[in-house]
Amino acid sequence: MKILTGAQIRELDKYTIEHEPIASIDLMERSARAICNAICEQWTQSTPIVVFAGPGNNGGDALAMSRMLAEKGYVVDVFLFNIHNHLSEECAKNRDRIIGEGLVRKFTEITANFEPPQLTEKTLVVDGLFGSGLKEPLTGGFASLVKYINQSPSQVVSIDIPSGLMTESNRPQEEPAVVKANVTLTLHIKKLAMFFADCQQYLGEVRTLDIRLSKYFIDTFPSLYDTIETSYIKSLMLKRDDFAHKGSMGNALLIAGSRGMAGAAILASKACMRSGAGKVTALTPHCNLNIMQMAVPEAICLVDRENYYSEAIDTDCYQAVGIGPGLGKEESTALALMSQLQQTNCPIVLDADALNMLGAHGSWVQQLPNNMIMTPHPREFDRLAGRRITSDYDRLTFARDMARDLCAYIILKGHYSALCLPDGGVVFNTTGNSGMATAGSGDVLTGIITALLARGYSRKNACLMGMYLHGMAGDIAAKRVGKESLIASDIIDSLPEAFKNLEK
Ligand SMILES: NC(=O)C1=CN([C@@H]2O[C@H](COP(=O)(O)OP(=O)(O)OC[C@H]3O[C@@H](n4cnc5c(N)ncnc54)[C@H](O)[C@@H]3O)[C@@H](O)[C@H]2O)[C@H](O)CC1
Ligand SMILES: [K+]
Repeated sequence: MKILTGAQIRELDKYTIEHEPIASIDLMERSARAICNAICEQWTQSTPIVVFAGPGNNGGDALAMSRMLAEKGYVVDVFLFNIHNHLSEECAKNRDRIIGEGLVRKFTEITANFEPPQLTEKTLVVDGLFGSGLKEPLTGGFASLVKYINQSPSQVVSIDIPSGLMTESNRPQEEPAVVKANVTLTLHIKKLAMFFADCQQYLGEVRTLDIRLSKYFIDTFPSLYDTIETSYIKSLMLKRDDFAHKGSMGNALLIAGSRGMAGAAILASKACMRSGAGKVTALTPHCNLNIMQMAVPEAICLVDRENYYSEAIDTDCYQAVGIGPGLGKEESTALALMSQLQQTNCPIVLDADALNMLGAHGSWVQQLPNNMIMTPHPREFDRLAGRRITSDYDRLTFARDMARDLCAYIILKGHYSALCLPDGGVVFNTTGNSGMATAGSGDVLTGIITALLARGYSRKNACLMGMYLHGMAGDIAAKRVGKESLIASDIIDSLPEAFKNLEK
């Protein structure tokens, strides 16, 4: 599903209104009905409801929804904030309807001072102050109102997006004036901010309400941001013909491990085998040889004479190379890494210490060959970028720029991992869970992507499938062992089921 910016959503509204066609006020009725129904599903008529409506169409939604809840017997108090004596046309119409119908218990239009109502733990607050039309962070009276709502013991539902949150870029503020919702009922399509970790504290549970906006517009309108669809991943699956043999199923090389970090090499190698590679070779220090051979008997081991990766090797016989898990930070490892990158022609995945070493030698990043695949978590990315980045939106923007400038594939890992492509596009993964925030999870992803590259998937498809399978295996594992106990090996053990799900 595409992710549209606030401006594009307004385009989508207009297109729907013109081409369905449907009057704007009727589209608002449709939104309000969807919001009303979602609230009725979760809160009974005995719940006192206090609605805060703003001057735009977010407020218009809130007013129309209030009328509908009152018609269903809910006790609703509505506060409409008309500070600048200017309401959107649809908001004004819904104010007149509320006043005309007289069904809500209390309707107050605030043009100046505001006596806040008492908000108890029984009250449901509906936040219809601002939606996708917010232009800058809230200040003054609105910021005080948001603070009052957040300090109350009430449950909060935000319409479309928590008021105070912009649909894309939200930079950290001293005193953030953003509603903390228990539930966000977003209209038709998730906004970009809903994919960022630093906005999760405001969103609560996000539910997307279908308001039948133009599918044609969404399908055809160019968007920078997209999400991975299961159907698309299934369509990518390569078949294994009956005459397959290990030589034709891809030969993957993993350069991983150092003294005391054999586990990273084991996890990456096992994940690689479990993800369909015909052969896996692990280049690892001699001190890890016995451990590797016992832990991953399926993998061939090449041995580096030192306790760490110290020299580049010939990679002409491999179809993919994964470098980084547990590699360590020796200077000779860094030199071997750059030499390996210069002489390797097949697709390469760079992760963990490989990324940290590149970041530590800042100028090397610009010297990277094209088409590198990099899988940094946020802090590894900041080191690569050589700067402290304070917002997820800014980090994504830097990653998009780096992917374009280096002609690279950058997976910014997180709850919604984002693949930044050389053409500037971004694709968010939607599988996975917080149980995967555990040591070794990244090593597993490196092994999976390296295997998919060795199997012959393109760099873009190997990244998309790798993120998707890694997250899906994590979801399967979480169901089996729970999120708290989940360890990286559980993700590997769940890869067979994840692949089988794709083969259905
Ligand atoms: N397709 C859909 O998703 C539909 C969404 N609907 C609802 O419409 C709003 C967006 O409405 P819009 O009028 O564009 O913007 P807002 O209601 O968010 O507010 C605009 C209003 O607020 C003022 N304003 C902006 N920034 C600030 C600020 N920092 N401080 C104070 N005031 C501010 C601005 O001047 C305007 O007056 C969307 O979220 C949905 O809820 C439609 O109802 C149906 C289709
Ligand atoms: K809102």
